[in-house]
Amino acid sequence: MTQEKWGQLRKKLLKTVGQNNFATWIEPLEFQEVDDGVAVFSVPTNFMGNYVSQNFADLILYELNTAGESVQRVAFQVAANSTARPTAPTPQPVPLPEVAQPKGEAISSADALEALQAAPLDARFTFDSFVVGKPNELAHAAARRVAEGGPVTFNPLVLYGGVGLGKTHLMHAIAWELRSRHPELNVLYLSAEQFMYRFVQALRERRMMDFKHLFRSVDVLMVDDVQFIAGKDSTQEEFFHTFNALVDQNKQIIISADRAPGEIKDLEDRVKSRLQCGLVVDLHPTDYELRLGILQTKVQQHRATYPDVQIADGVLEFLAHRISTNVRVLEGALTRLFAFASLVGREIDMDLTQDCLADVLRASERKITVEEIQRKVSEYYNIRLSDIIGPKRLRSYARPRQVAMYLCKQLTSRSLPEIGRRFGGRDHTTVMHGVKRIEELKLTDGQIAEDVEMLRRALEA
Ligand SMILES: Nc1ncnc2c1ncn2[C@@H]1O[C@H](COP(=O)(O)OP(=O)(O)OP(=O)(O)O)[C@@H](O)[C@H]1O
Repeated sequence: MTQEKWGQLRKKLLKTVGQNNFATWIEPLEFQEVDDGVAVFSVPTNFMGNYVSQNFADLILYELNTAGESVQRVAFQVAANSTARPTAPTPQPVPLPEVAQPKGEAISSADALEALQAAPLDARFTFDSFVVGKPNELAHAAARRVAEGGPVTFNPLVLYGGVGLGKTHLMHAIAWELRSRHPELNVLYLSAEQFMYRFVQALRERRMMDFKHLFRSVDVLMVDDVQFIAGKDSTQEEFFHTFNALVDQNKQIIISADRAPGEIKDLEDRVKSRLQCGLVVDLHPTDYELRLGILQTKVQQHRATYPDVQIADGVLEFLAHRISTNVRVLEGALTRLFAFASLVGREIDMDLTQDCLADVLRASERKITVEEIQRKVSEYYNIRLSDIIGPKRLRSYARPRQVAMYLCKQLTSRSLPEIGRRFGGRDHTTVMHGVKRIEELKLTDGQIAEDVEMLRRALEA
């Protein structure tokens, strides 16, 4: 095949895969030769070769054959003279007007310096102080595995979950463990915000080479709260290249986010797909047992500061039941109770708790989540959670799914599109139809009316 023919094929591929995919994956491919039925392309990096091979090889093969080439296979080889990332623009002083103010990314030098100093690890956030329960056991196990520092098995590890569920705690715990087990490893932990600050500062000071060198020479890169870079185009671009370069060198990357990568709005698709390449695990909302376990552990810690403060039976159980929003609030409540009880020289009993925490208790009146509803409904109808969320249309799954959607609409403040997303990415019209159907059935089918009522009670208990 000639280069010219490959040029024509590329135009066809552009139409099929779209501009973004094309620019990222197809454009950098260089056609080398067809040898014994194998079309060989050179790629800038291994990572890219693997990705293209998994996602676009069939398409390329099809187009080659449609164009009259007799090719059985396509192969991707890393170009011999390739550096870590030749597809990216070579490090250079980028023209100031364009880079000095990437959209929403401009900061003052003072901010940048402050941020640079602010990446210490919290001494309290270790594996020892992390309480493991059902909602976080998988995330904990994955974090432990990565913290062993053995051969890289999943890359990146992405930990995600709602506010205050322990993402940062786990990230710090991994970093502590890696630093103590493998002091020789260069472990860099920072928030996505700090990544952006460093990047913008490097641009301003025309020190991109230093920046690239710094980030490409780490052994483990840990970026907390990656959702922060969403919508910040230049930072995402740099993050993307940093990511590729490190994965290519088989260096471990660990990321945290407040939601699943696919759900982070304004995060470029290519960044999302990178994040989804490794192991993505979520920290589920805490359950009662986990909250109680955390409270018991924290009580032990407070005892060191307040040895005289006593805590009455039932108080921890009450708190675990009533404060289900997030662990940070739970911790804050306990700290306040200990401080207050010590000041007034009283035991922490129910009266003191109600008085001292009136505002917290009011604010955290139980909020029912979509996940809770899905779980309860699947238990009630004795089907798997995945069948409620998944695509199966059988009546035995579809009806419970509609019941769950109905309850989500009634008991949460989620919008129809949001509910649809949490039911396997369904459209809001599907949710609307489900809700209507259950409203009708409640009037005509006693069994459904009873099911809905039982579930509502169980959820509100
Ligand atoms: N399983 C747990 N065991 C012990 N402490 C926990 C656990 N989960 C969370 N915490 C504590 O709750 C507090 C909040 O946790 P952390 O800062 O890690 O949350 P986060 O998920 O990073 O939240 P954010 O989304 O706000 O960044 C911390 O003090 C942490 O130690």
